[in-house]
Amino acid sequence: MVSSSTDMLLQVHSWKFPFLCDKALITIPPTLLIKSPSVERSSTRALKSSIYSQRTSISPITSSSSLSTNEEDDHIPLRDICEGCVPDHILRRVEELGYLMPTEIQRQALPVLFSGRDCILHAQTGSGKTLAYLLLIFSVINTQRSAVQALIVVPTRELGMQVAKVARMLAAKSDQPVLEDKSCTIMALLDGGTLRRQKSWLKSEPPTIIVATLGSLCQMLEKQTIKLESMRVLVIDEVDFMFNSSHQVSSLRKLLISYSSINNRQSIFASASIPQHRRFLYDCIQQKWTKADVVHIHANPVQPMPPRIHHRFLICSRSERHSALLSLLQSDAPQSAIIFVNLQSEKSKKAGNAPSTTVLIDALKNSHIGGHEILLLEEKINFNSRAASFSVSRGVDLPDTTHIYNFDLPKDAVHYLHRAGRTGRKPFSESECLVTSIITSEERFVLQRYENELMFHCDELFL
Ligand SMILES: Nc1ncnc2c1ncn2[C@@H]1O[C@H](COP(=O)(O)OP(=O)(O)OP(=O)(O)O)[C@@H](O)[C@H]1O
Repeated sequence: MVSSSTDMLLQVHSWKFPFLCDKALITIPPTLLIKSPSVERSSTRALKSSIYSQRTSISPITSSSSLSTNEEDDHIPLRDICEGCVPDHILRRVEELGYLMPTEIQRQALPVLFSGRDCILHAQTGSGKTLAYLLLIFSVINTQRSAVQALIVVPTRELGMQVAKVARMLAAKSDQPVLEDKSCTIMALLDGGTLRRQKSWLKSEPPTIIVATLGSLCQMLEKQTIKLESMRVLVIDEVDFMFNSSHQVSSLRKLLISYSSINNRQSIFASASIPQHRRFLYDCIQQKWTKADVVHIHANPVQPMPPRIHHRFLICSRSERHSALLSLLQSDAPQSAIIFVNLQSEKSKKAGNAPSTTVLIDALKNSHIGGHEILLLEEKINFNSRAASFSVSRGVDLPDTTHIYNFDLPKDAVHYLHRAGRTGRKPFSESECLVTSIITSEERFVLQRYENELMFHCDELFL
């Protein structure tokens, strides 16, 4: 099955073998690889904040990689960190969803977030940044108030749907009764769909939390359908991408300096990659995007790549790549895999070549590992190619993905990091995940550069 719908991307959560490309998503259902044997509040807040400031001394601009130095802190459950700040019914949901111990970034960031300081959350892909900022949001919102109190800005529809889903899961009714008489409402205001329903919703009663892409948000702000004066928390997710996107940056800057006085608002930026983070921190303060005592929380700064991910490369000529990939799929028999394919170049299009994704799908269909259904996701509507290539390589959370294949080498180290980060997304799992790049001998030095930049090691693989 071949589809050009962006929504298909999210359907893969229930599929077993998703294959993603920079512009495409190919999904192979279980029949193919299942044979593999390898598949088997208030006063407490003030107290916490004062404990936090005694434990750590942070100068306004300085980043910190290990805010909490006490070894005992490693064993403090998530509930203990959040108790007194996050409402109990949300904490019950957190536990029901299986989040018992904090991840490293959560352990370091939550006390700072609960203390009211602006934060830059800088941590490995799949390290749980989303839950960290959502817990802060649930700690500050007042569901009795009818106003937008938190805004999460994301670069793409897919990421927005995912964040809104997690927020709704946390806000959903727990198995035990909740005393609150009004529940938290969460609106997803995302590009690529019609906003009619959201408009009438906004007119009747503002939601408590909005998850939005900038385009849709700006439309609503221009029409004055949304009011952000009561916003207590502003989150910008994948912040480096947002600032690098020329068509978004001016709206983003405007948003950061308008709507609700900065002193009443907590601003959070999150990403696994913040190139030149010291410069960014400086800009945050100079431009008044954050308060002057913003904290840069950098978890595992010497290991930007999650440690569970094992990296390999296979050298072959370009004409051998299809057979190399098929051999890899057969020998690895992945439980769930993603294949990244670069967008077709203009030159190749002009030469009348078929897109690489089409050629790859045909090769998979005709292979001895055939007999499977293949889903291709292409995003053509309302998205420029950069956004399209971004949307599958960043933010998407498919926790069961065990293998990543770079059919084409990504164009830089940051893209490598975010592609690799689509696997190894179960924080406390010990199972190893694999990223394999199929490269030509000329590309070896490019991969070596990524290894140096991201401080990881890649083993050569021979078929
Ligand atoms: N405390 C926790 N315990 C167990 N699992 C967790 C915990 N926190 C988050 N997770 C899970 O870890 C996975 C990754 O989390 P999340 O998507 O927040 O990562 P991220 O840091 O935002 O990644 P990226 O930078 O790639 O967007 C999710 O599947 C989430 O459910």
